[in-house]
Amino acid sequence: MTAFRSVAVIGAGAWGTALATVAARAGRNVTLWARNSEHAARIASTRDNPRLPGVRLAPEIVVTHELAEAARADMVLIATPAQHLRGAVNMLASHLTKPVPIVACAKGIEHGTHKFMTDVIAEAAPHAPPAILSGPSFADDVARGLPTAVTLAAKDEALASALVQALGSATFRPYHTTDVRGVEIGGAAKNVLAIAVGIAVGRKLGASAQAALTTRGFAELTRLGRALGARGETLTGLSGLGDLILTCSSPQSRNLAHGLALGRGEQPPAGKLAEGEFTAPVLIELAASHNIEMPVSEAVASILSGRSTIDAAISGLLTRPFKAEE
Ligand SMILES: NC(=O)C1=CN([C@@H]2O[C@H](COP(=O)(O)OP(=O)(O)OC[C@H]3O[C@@H](n4cnc5c(N)ncnc54)[C@H](OP(=O)(O)O)[C@@H]3O)[C@@H](O)[C@H]2O)C=CC1
Ligand SMILES: O=C(CO)COP(=O)(O)O
Repeated sequence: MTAFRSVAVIGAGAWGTALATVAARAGRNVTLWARNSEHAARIASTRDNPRLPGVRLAPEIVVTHELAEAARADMVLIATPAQHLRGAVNMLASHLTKPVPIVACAKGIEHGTHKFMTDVIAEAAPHAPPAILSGPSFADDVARGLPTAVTLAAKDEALASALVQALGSATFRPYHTTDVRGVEIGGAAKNVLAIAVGIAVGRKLGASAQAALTTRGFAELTRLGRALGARGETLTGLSGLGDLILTCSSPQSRNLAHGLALGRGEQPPAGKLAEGEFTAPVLIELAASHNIEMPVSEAVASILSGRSTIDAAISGLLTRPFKAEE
């Protein structure tokens, strides 16, 4: 497997900026691509991104709006929101001159197609081997160099391992796996479940309810994962249980914060991406198409769509028939 000397990061939001920092720390030559030319020029000159305030971008990171420049890298990380990943890879594909690996760093499932991120990449850039990076990692923690461990999956184990070597450092520790689907399911579902937990916290249902919802949330994530062929160790690993614990317990999470505001009867924070809001409807469609029960996720989807009030959704969950724990 060739060494990856250069890395391009597509999407200069909080996560893209943190990942550019990670790749620079690992010794790669890094290009960070922003879709907006003024945004790119401003980050390039100030070395500061308002989407990740307080983090100083290393001088060696090149910030650009030129996609052709980014497309020359040996590997590409896509850090746009999940619903924009296809558009970003479509644009990138026309500039690629070699079959470089494309790593999805977004957490979600595509609306309409029910496709996971690596499937979208495979369609939009058929010659580029897809991979996925996911796990418990807040952009702010990662950019500040606080210790983080994540999972990086590709179907080809040698590729997954080489990508880990290219990005890993003492404080950013990726573990490799070939269970691509398992990693994708954990990252997508945990955001929806964190909204549920946020709602419960906002409604002051107590710490016991928070633990119960997180655990029953994990049970439904696992049910879907098993049905789609995910491995048990992935679901209980960093990208599954690990990320669920982080997101369902920390107010730093935008998904938890989104639910918290809803639970309190307030407007969710403006301008903050909460992927669970977009994943909820497609997650329950996907689950239904496989006859998998996901009652917590269904409650979140029905609240977000206005089909149910919060109180009715909570009451619906609390009056479900008693059953064996599985
Ligand atoms: N923040 C975090 O801690 C983590 C986030 N993630 C995941 O990373 C993904 C991105 O999140 P995050 O960076 O936090 O979100 P942000 O809202 O901070 O940034 C999203 C970025 O994507 C850009 N963007 C939007 N649409 C497109 C497009 N069509 N083409 C190119 N760029 C586009 C935006 O550009 P513009 O600035 O011009 O609007 C913005 O810079 C999400 O799926 C999230 O779940 C994963 C792990 C951690
Ligand atoms: O994915 C994340 C942590 O692993 C970021 O979570 P939020 O998008 O909820 O902030």
